[in-house]
Amino acid sequence: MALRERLRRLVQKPGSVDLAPFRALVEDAGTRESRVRELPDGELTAAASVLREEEDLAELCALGREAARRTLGERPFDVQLVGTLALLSGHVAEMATGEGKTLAGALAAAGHALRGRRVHVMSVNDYLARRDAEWMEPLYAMLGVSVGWVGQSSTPAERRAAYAADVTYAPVSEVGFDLLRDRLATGAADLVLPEPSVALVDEADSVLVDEAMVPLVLAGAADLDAADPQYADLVRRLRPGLHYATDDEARNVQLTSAGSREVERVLGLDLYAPENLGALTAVNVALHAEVLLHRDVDYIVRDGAVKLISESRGRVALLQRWPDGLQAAVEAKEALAASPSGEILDSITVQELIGRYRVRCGMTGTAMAVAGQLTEFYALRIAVVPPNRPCVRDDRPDRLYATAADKEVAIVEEIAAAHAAGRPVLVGTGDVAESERLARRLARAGLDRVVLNAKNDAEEAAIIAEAGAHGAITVSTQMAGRGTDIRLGGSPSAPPGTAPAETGGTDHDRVAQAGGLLVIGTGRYHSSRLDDQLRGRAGRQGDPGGSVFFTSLQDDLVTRYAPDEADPEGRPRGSAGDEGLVTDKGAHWVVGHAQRVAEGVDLELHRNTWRYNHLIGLQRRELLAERDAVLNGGAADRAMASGAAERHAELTKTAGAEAVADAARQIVLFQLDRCWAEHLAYLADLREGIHLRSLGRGLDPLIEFNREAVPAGKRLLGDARKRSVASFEALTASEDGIDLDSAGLKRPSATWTYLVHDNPFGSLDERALRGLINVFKGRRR
Ligand SMILES: Nc1ncnc2c1ncn2[C@@H]1O[C@H](COP(=O)(O)OP(=O)(O)OP(=O)(O)O)[C@@H](O)[C@H]1O
Repeated sequence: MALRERLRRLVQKPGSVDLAPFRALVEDAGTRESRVRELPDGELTAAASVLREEEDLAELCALGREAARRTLGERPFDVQLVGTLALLSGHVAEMATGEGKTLAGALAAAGHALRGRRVHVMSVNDYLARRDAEWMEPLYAMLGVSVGWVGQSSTPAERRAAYAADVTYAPVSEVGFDLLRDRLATGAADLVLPEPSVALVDEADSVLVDEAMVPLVLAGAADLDAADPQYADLVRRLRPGLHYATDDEARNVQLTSAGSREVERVLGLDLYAPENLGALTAVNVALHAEVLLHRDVDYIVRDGAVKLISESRGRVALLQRWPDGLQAAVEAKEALAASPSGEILDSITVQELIGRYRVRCGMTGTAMAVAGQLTEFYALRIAVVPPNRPCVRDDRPDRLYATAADKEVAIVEEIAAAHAAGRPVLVGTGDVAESERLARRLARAGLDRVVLNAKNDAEEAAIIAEAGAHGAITVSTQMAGRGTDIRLGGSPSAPPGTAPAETGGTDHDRVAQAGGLLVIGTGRYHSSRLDDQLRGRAGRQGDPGGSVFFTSLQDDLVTRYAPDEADPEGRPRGSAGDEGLVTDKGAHWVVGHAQRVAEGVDLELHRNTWRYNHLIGLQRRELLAERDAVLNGGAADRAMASGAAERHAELTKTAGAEAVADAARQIVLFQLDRCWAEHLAYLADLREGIHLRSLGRGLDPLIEFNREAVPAGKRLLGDARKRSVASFEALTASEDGIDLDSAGLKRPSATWTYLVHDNPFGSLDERALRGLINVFKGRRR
């Protein structure tokens, strides 16, 4: 055993799971193949149902393989079954692009379901959730497992039905929103999401690491106060440089000491005293609105209202508002009437959401690079599944240029050369603006190209599937067309699942001979994993293919994360050739160094956000336990009977015990939800203010935050109870029943959900961290 373990360590990546037991099971499954092939369909289904009673993983693999062969025309490769077994053991399966994760995942989901667990297969978008569920449906049916899917536009009834299936495919955000809405349900019959059991996460690294801290928010219309115009007036009179300073990227602004003194003079208060938290936050938000948000760049004013322009999409974003009171501050700046404002009713991060599942597993092409984080945050380990056929992709070293201009010229030349040879090219850019710039250059060079930018998932998937066609040039952001297979020679005419997969064909061979798909990155991303994801688009299933990244010392990554090494003058560093190509090894190191710094910052942000959310999560859990006792039991009625005994007796006499119990439940739920929404708003303000206060005084912001947030949380349930008793006392009743309006229960007239992706200043933590970096810099100087 010890020897085997030592050997394993020699051949497998450190920190990864031992695949030997899985391989043994797959071998066993192989011996059963001929027997299983003889089974008529009905008997195969019956054999699968036996697995509900007794666990037999080799049998599951054998039956699953046969079911896939019959229903999808695809016989899972051994390595796919290894992936399936890893997922069944609660690991993350690292499988390269095009290795068939959808099928491996479906077999694992079916295996979990046959063990009696309810499985949520979490996708990154609606399109993939639906596509995969529909594609795999016949396979599930043959194994006797029911499947459903949820998308953004699914109705509550459709959602309930989909979640009632053994296996449900849904975008992770939709599951989160359903959970948030359920948490505000006022009747048990309104709930849609059953207790979670297994989360099988597709694109596990993106979801569990990159997006882990993105809050999913449920908001409701609320009559909150408009921003006080005095703050807009006040900050307008402040002088840049003297009273406030912006950072290099103009993404953060802070009062200087002179600025603080000026604000304190005008307002006549100590800005950093705890009781003036509200004023400090208001000044800070007004300053952001005044200095960092520019009319006609970040927003436009149309029909007397502020409309956001989404930077990434370059168009007016509908139904989006800025968080943290910014919307109101911008309205005050523009002297507009305040629009009806929203209030956050509840929110959850992806990490908390996934943390609720008893079993977690996932699949992705790039997991090992975040092995540490998957273990730290989710106790997950990684099974590195080898490819079915060895990868022969030619990954060339980066081409580094002194200036961005030289780089862009070189990229166009490289594309033109590959295109002339008939080789398809997929170009991955950093953002939409860059895609469009490159597209214009290509057009000027007379090159036909398709540009994708993550606006419509379904359409993009169809287009990117053609990126492997002879001579095709496709320009795409990192996000576009995720989860889509790029076949050499273009896609087969039928979409996946509708006909047996067909590989080969003359065009496939022609493109393969030309060298296969060439992937070009127009710059390194802020994490090497994203680079690898882009590279992975080429060379699928042993196809020929290649990749190369073009970088420059003026790239955003370098100027942001290794500013001392960047060269704003664009002078060639080391031995730069005629066209600005840099060959100096030290200069190449700079780009990798900047990327490592960026990865470190991301990790610190993740940890930091997690620390804050941890306490909020504990408080929420306590509140939800109380809410549950009210929703599904008689806790509210008992509380009112003891807290407002006289009124309780009177009302019971007039309206009957059942009506009183119902009214008590509605009141207590309402007050619990109100107190929670107010608590969240308080915590958000507190956090904003604490950072500023602590930075000024050299305190640890997290400790300061907890010092105030803990007692506030302790008061929560008591406050809700007191308010409930007061509402209950105010109830009036007649023979027609109890008039709930008399208790002043006004729930939001509408609710909506959103992801906090579009905060123009980055998340609160990002701002805080940047603030810290600035403070350190200031001290060093
Ligand atoms: N065992 C198999 N035999 C033949 N074709 C297969 C098999 N498994 C999967 N495929 C095909 O391989 C292609 C890639 O599958 P899939 O999209 O699931 O890959 P993936 O690993 O999810 O890749 P990506 O990283 O792009 O999401 C699909 O067209 C699928 O039909």
